[in-house]
Amino acid sequence: MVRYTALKGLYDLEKTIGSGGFAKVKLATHVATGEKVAIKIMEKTTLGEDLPRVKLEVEALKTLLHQHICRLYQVIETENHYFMVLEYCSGGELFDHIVEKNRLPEIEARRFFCQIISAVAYMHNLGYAHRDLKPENVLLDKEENLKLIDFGLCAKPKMGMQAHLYTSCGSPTYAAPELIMGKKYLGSEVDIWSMGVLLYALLCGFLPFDDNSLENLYKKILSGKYEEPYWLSHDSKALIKSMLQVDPVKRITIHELCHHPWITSNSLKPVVFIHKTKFEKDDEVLSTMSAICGESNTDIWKKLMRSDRTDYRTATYLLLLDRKLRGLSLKIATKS
Ligand SMILES: COc1cc(O)cc(Nc2ccc(C(=O)Nc3ccc4c(c3)C[NH2+]CC4)cc2)c1
Repeated sequence: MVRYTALKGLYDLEKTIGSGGFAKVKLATHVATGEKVAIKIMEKTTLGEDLPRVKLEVEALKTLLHQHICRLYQVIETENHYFMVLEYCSGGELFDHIVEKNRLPEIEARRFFCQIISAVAYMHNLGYAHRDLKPENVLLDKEENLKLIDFGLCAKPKMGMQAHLYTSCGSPTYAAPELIMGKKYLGSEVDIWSMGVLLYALLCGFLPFDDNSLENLYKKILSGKYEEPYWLSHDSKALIKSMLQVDPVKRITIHELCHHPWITSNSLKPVVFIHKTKFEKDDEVLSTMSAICGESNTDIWKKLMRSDRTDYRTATYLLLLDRKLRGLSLKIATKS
């Protein structure tokens, strides 16, 4: 097991739970609380021109505080590495969950899809587009709630969500026609297309546009034609059709999506916008921390508010807060 001195005493590394591209993700234990976390480890030399994306993603994640967006607890930078300490989503990838069940019943697909809409509506509301929405980037926690991950391609156009983007990114299978055509596009509109592909995968168990040859895949995406299996309900077909519109102007908006009949059926309330971007002060958590570090609740909170929100104190506070929100007792490992 490779030892990283930067993590010594803070995190105990365990097995690798994900790898790909320029990063690997390892399971770890946050020493002070004993909580499990996922640590995304990136070597700076391997990152190359992707280095700015790490900083972009960290800045985005410091703002994006939402129950369906994987939480960033801490960032550790050394001469050769970046370590992003992230929420451990013990249910693994949504992709594996769909494969395991072949396809999801409409009720379960709706529950998952409402959580994705809630997270994406929140992001768009704050001016962020994800741009790489796909089942592999949606994880499950132990209560089978969804968590969006991998914001390495997310964009926050300086002129807001109405400003056009040009960078071609993300996986072609889930990419909108305007993106693969290299046209200027709106981040919000390409996210809606990818969510349409995601919803189709949830309900059908396979992809609307798929082909081993990239050229044929592009032709299928640009045609906007896909199979409608017999088991799809009328409302599901209508919803998917409204998201997989080749012309982005005709595509459903995130706001219309929140109120779509398929979403609100079975008396499900429209998806609500969460505006939280600030930590809430929790004195029980602060008291648990002060019992160990000897500082007062006020001093700990002041240091938290003055910090850049990516230090060990922030990680400890957030992990204890998550424990409390899950109804678990608050504990800190005493120095053994
Ligand atoms: C904001 O969240 C991010 C951002 C980012 O750039 C990368 C990640 N990557 C993660 C990847 C995986 C996990 C994770 O918890 N994976 C996981 C957990 C449990 C299991 C598996 C994977 C797979 N086998 C079943 C059990 C967490 C973050 C997040």
